[in-house]
Amino acid sequence: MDHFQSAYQEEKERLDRTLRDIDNQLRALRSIPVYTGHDFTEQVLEAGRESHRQQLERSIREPYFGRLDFEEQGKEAQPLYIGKVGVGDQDGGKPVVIDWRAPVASLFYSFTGGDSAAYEAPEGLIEGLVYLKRNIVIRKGILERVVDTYNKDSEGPAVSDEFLVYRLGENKDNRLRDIVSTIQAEQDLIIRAARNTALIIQGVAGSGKTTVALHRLAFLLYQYKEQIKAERMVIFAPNHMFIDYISEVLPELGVGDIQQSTFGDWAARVLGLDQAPTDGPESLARWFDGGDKRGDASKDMELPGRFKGAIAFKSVLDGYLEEVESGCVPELDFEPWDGTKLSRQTIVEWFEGEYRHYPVARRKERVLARIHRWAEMELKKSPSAAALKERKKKAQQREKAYAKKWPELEAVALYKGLFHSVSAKAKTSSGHDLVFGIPKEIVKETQTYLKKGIIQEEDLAALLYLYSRIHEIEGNMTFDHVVIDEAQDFSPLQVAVLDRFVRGHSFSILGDLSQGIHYYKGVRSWNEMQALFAPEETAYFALTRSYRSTMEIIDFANEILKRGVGTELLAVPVFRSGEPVRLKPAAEEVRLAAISDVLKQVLSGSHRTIALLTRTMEEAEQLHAYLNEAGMGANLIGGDQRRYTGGISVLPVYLSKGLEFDAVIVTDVDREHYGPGDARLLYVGCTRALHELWLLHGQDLPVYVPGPQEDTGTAV
Ligand SMILES: Nc1ncnc2c1ncn2[C@@H]1O[C@H](COP(=O)(O)OP(=O)(O)OP(=O)(O)O)[C@@H](O)[C@H]1O
Repeated sequence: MDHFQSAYQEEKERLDRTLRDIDNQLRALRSIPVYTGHDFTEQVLEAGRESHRQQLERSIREPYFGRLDFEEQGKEAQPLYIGKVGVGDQDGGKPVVIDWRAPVASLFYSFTGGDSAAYEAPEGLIEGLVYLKRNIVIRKGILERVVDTYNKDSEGPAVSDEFLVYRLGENKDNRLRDIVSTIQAEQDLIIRAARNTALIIQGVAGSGKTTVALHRLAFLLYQYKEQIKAERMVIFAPNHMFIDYISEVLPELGVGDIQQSTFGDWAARVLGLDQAPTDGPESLARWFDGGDKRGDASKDMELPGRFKGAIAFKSVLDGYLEEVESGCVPELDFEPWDGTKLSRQTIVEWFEGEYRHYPVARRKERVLARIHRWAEMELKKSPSAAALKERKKKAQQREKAYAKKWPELEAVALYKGLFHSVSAKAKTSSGHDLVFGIPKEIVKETQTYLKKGIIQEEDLAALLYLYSRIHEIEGNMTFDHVVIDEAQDFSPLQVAVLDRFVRGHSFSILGDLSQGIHYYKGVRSWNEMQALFAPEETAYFALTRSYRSTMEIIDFANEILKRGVGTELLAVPVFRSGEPVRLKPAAEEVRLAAISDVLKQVLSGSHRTIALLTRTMEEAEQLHAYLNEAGMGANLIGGDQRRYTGGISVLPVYLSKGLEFDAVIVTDVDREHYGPGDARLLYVGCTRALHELWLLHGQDLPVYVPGPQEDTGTAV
């Protein structure tokens, strides 16, 4: 028997034993009658049994995916089997399968060859030797594949990528998948990082940022089960379709209960707005469908989104709040009926004295309640029943009128107040660019919107900041951990505001500056985010390997970045080779027909998900109509899409962010469609492809697109 056969045989026997063991445990559990009574202790025990049953039922389909033979110093070597959930033996003693999140399992991921290995356990650093690292594929209880990634006794001592490459070569459906069997060492470090840290992760396209973030949630929940609740963790994603795309992997990882939201939806909930003013289809089209409407990226702080997201804007808001607070108590005594007065000075003493520690809205509430109590005491001194009645009526009216003289302490009202007062100042301050620290143009534009009752997405961070300063943030509004995906599109103020809602700065902030296509609002450097935290509260990681696309696709996309943006943040491919990138010339008049020809060719292969990426929404609609008429059923994806169903999708390139497809066809790659500022956009489009990438182009390729003759693995 050769090595592979004997390894297979060995694993087959071991699998049979494990399945028998799990089956016995399941039978034993099922034989206990389900408790449906009212005894609390019994109910808790029953819930425990139910969750154990569910875990075993999952385990019996795929009990483990890896094996690591480890010899702890001073002990005997033993094989450890690692699975998505841990399984103890029947007597609850030795583990049969170790949970992938357990400390010892970290060796399976962090070991990259060498003479010794170590992992961090609660009792300290454990050192030893690794003899074998083996990937095992089991589907529905059947052993399908055994691949040794490291074997101390064999010739080549380095850990091989063979199994990873096999996994990456698979086709994708419409869902993000878990990667527990092939987590890489650089990813594992992030997944297992300590809880109370704001992690900032710069990861190139396809480096697994989204995937890693979800695994990190699963790890945190396992490691800190006593302190963290799934319902108190949240993922902020750019849109609803993206949430749909990631949602299936969550229960698979055992974190089905976590919250998933867009920033806009969450903000609207906190602020009590009827609707979330997100980057809706119209505003996206405004930024992406035409060149000249997008503002000048070089005048950074004159872009409203950049200005309103900057930490400097927080100082403006603070200044305004101070003004409001100091003018809060109306400039008059309170007189509930003629002849009885509560002096303004006493009211100010209450407001600034005893209640000083409360947020201002609460202070107002408390002071008004106290004034009411004071009036009631005074009423008791009334000389007759008739006078009492008369005074009571008066007091009610005057209390109401007096309360109205206080400023309205709600976020939206205050924000309007700020722009109203600034805009009044703007009219009189000729020649100055800044009014109260705000650029004049921004004052004008915002005031116009606010007058119409429109709150824009870029206003939300400021509104939430005001909210968090004037109200108490109650326990049920706080988060145990916050994930921000596509964080390059977030502003520093958004993160600073979120920090007020998060316990212990527990953040995973992930993004890619090279994909910063919302430059009118996002960050330009991660320093902007890091500066929000004390050095000991934050950590920075960079992921440079890209797992999604073939080498040919990554080399091609890198070239676009190099020429168009001049960035250093280039992806390093995993050694997985595929088809060359194809550039196909197609004149404007025949482009639709050419696209459908290419699509037919791609469809003849084995791919399951295919995307056609147009430059604008309008072009996506045209192409979609054309394809449907030609009998090729495709899904059109628009900005307000809630579901992603896979198959053939037609969408504008800016909506493809975060998604991936087996094959991608980018249409209209010419200078007219992709101007000098669009290299990042095209980069995003190209890096959505796993296996196959096509570009259809007109006469003039954008300057940053390597031509067909150049050596980046492209073909005509
Ligand atoms: N360790 C891994 N093993 C197997 N597949 C992996 C691994 N890491 C990432 N992948 C795969 O690479 C692809 C990209 O992952 P993901 O979407 O999480 O990356 P990303 O960094 O968020 O990408 P982008 O920024 O381009 O949207 C996914 O198909 C994911 O399953």
